[in-house]
Amino acid sequence: MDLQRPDSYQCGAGPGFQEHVLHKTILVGDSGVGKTSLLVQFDQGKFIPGSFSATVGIGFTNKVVTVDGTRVKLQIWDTAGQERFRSVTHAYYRDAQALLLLYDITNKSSFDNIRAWLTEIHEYAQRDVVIMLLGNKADVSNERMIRMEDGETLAREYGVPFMETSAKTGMNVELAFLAIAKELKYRAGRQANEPSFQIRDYVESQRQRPSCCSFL
Ligand SMILES: Nc1nc2c(ncn2[C@@H]2O[C@H](COP(=O)(O)OP(=O)(O)OP(=O)(O)O)[C@@H](O)[C@H]2O)c(=O)[nH]1
Repeated sequence: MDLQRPDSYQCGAGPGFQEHVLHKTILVGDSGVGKTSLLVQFDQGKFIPGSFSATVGIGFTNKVVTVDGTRVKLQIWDTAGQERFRSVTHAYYRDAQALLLLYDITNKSSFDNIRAWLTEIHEYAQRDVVIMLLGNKADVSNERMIRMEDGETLAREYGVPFMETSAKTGMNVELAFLAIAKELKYRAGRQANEPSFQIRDYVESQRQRPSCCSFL
């Protein structure tokens, strides 16, 4: 397993926004919630159905997102959700600028574990890391165990943006990464007269709702 920081990695700190800087974003959450699938859908626009093959260790994909005419480079790390890899992935939290925390709406324990994930994030990540909570597999409405409003309530409690996603249909996948990129660009390059960007308001106004939950 290669635990070296890639050569192209640079810290995003510093005055003003620099287009060449890679912004480190990490996908975390229980094994099987769909982290790899979400990244594949975002990167390649496809979903590979079939047997589940758990991630071993950690890997990354570089992806450029255009935000208000500016290119934002995200370096997205896909971590293994299995407990035995936890000490390895903790080491990567420290210089992350954003964390996408996933649960599976059809798996109650993955939702119940979110508080423990947040405790770990607060312990190992930077204090100002951007966190977004995602309830994945929203397409599997007949096996839903977690109501959308429960995800919203938990997110509100921790003050983080929230949406449901589907790595299968692509629902809200691009939006999740775009919102992160917008927030990171805003933080790094804020001008004195620029209106403030509120990631939670942005996500709430832009997100699609699964058809089952449009009444929520
Ligand atoms: N229906 C549906 N299935 C999904 C979705 N996302 C992932 N899956 C399936 O869920 C299983 C686990 O997905 P992965 O992306 O491998 O999960 P992971 O979180 O990366 O798992 P680890 O690598 O062990 O941490 C696979 O069989 C996927 O095809 C989704 O949005 N909808």
